[in-house]
Amino acid sequence: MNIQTAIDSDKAKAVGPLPAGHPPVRQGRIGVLLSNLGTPDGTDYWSLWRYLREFLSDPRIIELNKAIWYPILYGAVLTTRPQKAGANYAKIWNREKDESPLRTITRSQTERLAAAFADDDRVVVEWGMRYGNPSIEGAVERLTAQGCDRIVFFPLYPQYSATTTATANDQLYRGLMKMRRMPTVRSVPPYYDEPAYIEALARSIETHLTKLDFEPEVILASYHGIPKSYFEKGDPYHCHCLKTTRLLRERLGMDEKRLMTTFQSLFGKAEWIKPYTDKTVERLASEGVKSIAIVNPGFSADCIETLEEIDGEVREVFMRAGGEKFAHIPCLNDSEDGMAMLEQLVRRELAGWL
Ligand SMILES: C=CC1=C(C)c2cc3[nH]c(cc4nc(cc5[nH]c(cc1n2)c(C)c5CCC(=O)O)C(CCC(=O)O)=C4C)c(C)c3C=C
Ligand SMILES: [Fe+2]
Ligand SMILES: [Fe+2]
Repeated sequence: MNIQTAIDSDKAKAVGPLPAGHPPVRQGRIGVLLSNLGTPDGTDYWSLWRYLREFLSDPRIIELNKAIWYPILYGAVLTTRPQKAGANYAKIWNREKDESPLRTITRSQTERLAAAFADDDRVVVEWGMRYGNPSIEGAVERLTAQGCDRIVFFPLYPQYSATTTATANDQLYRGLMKMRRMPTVRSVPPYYDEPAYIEALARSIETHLTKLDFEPEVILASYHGIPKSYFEKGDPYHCHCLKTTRLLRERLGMDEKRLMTTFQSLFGKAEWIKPYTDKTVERLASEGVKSIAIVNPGFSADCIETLEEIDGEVREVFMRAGGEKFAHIPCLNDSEDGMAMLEQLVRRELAGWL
């Protein structure tokens, strides 16, 4: 006789053995699914081609009509950018693990969050990327196989944008569409003004500033940009970024001249939200500012945009324009304060489920 026992952590006895022929029952646990943007599998041309194709085919990222965009994507973009981007990824690649820093850090955040819930076997923590590997769909499969019928989905973007938060949620539901027994889902809201987030950022800035051998005249809070037209159509991202910086200023006792907001990582020829980070550091240097620090509050993990673009390209722009001292303040990553903040937000979202 084929008797199967349900995986039902705290209700296992109530469910009991299943009758012959009954399909397996897996329920009663809760998954926490961390999600970030995603990253290529390698630095070679085809790894970058696959990653960029998936990323830049997302209509939340590029809103152009496909008939116009695809010839540009498959023509100009995918013939040149994989090589250039691959060379940039190679500069920051984690050679020990043979993966990008974004992947290493997101995995570590997952492991550390899992450790925080280690004493509660109802909670399972997983991670999945919007583009590339490991996928969100695969993460959901692993969670449901372990008996999760509820999922707290956590897009790791403090500031909401349709280009990040929304498309991560789209991808989650795209996977759920294929499931007969779909788990119940809660999605963690953007946390750009959460006191725990502001406090973690402020303490990280303070700690890193005390380690420097200089006091930066200006600190830039540099966020990833979005096209200006997305902002004009109602994406609240710009407002979320400005509020994060304002709260940081209030907490750190800095004025608008000492802590400024800028936007980086432009893509394409259209206008993006301003002021641009590279143009700002160039201007500051030309005005006689000799020392700056840059922090990236919009990135929950260091990645190509913070390590290569800010600590590499933007540092060089500043130095070439006459700057003398430059510091990059790391993202919260898997730091104590950063993890305590993520855990606090997850525990809040678990209310009523645990
Ligand atoms: C139109 C293009 C893009 C928009 C809009 C965009 C928004 C956006 N992106 C992030 C966070 C990250 N972006 C990263 C890399 C990256 N971004 C784009 C383009 C757009 N991003 C590209 C083409 C790339 C790949 C690298 C390159 O070729 O330059 C990353 C890092 C990934 C990594 O592997 O390290 C992050 C993180 C946010 C927060 C955002 C809008 C708010
Ligand atoms: Fe990006
Ligand atoms: Fe970039």
